Amino acid sequence: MKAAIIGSTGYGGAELIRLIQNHPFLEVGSLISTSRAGPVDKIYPHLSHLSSELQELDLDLLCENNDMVFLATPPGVSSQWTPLIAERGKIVIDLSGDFRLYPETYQAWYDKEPAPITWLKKAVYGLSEWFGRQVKDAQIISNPGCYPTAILLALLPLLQAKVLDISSIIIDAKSGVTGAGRGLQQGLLFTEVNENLRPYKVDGHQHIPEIERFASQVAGDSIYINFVPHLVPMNRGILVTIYAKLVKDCSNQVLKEIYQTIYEAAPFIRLCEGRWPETKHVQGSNYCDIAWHLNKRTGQVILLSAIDNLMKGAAGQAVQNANLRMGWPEETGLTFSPLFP
Ligand SMILES: NC(=O)C1=CN([C@@H]2O[C@H](COP(=O)(O)OP(=O)(O)OC[C@H]3O[C@@H](n4cnc5c(N)ncnc54)[C@H](OP(=O)(O)O)[C@@H]3O)[C@@H](O)[C@H]2O)C=CC1
Ligand SMILES: CC(=O)N[C@@H](CCC(=O)OP(=O)(O)O)C(=O)O
Repeated sequence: MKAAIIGSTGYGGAELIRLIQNHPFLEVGSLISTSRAGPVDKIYPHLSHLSSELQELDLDLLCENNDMVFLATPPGVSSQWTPLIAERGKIVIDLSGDFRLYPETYQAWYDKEPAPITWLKKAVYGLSEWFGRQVKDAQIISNPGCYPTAILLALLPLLQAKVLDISSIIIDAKSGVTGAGRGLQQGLLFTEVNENLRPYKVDGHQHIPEIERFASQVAGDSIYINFVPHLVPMNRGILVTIYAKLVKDCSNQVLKEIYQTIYEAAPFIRLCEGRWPETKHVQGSNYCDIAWHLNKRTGQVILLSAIDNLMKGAAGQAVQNANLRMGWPEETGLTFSPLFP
């Protein structure tokens, strides 16, 4: 099955090429670029063993030559292209934020024109472990954001079990620099990032409404969170620490049973016992490592979660969703171990 990538010259696109090229049922189809032409190894020498050429976006040709289309494009692009591709009967997997929110919320947080409502309604939120069943029938799969993936996978089990005081949720998150994409920005220069730890978007990050939307859906109640992301001097990885009060007197064993029951059949969730999640332990892989700690002195629970932002946080989860959509085993093409050290 041929898969095209729009935005193939970005970090998410490059990771998709790597995964699709190793997938037994997917084949690298059209690699679309709006700014470059020629062999893909001109911009990505590490892909010099591939013979693929970058192509301009020609919608008819794209849909003629491919069965599935991944969009790894900046906000505001997929909202325009996805309806045109989907109406030609192709499956679309969108890595951007364009199909994750209600239109008015998207407009408010992304300051862009939302996708047409009829198409927004058709999109399924692809947090694979939670909405995999809906993904099976979806024509548009809206891949979650990197922070929401790490946060929701740790938080949702306890929200569903109704053991948290939902007004008390505080989320501290750290991301590697690839999370910001490949575009040039002064604040992402080596000299500005190296030996530095920087909070950003403290007054409002665009992933807040996404986290709140799906946390509220699972909790069955309106949830508002405190969320502060930080940029750390590493290439890949997200580490999230969540603090919340418990409403029920839960033992460590009860928390363990909640996570074990929910993630029993989830091949990419690794529940950590006797260790805490680290970005190094998931690097280059589709795993999400999750741990919890009950602080009996304060009655609070501390949740920890680590992912690779380009894998489970983007391209890896997108391929996991492609697998779910096609009815292939969820872990097809994704079973390799993390890169270590
Ligand atoms: N990086 C990450 O960890 C994650 C990223 N995401 C989301 O995935 C998407 C891609 O991210 P990432 O790969 O990091 O971003 P990059 O900035 O690295 O790449 C984006 C690519 O989009 C292409 N592009 C730019 N403008 C347009 C346009 N108008 N039409 C079509 N293509 C365009 C560019 O390629 P060209 O100029 O060749 O067309 C560019 O290479 C973003 O929406 C991002 O927010 C989601 C989760 C995690
Ligand atoms: C480190 C870093 O800058 N990360 C980006 C991740 C953005 C992203 O993935 O954008 P979507 O809104 O399309 O999901 C950020 O925090 O904005």
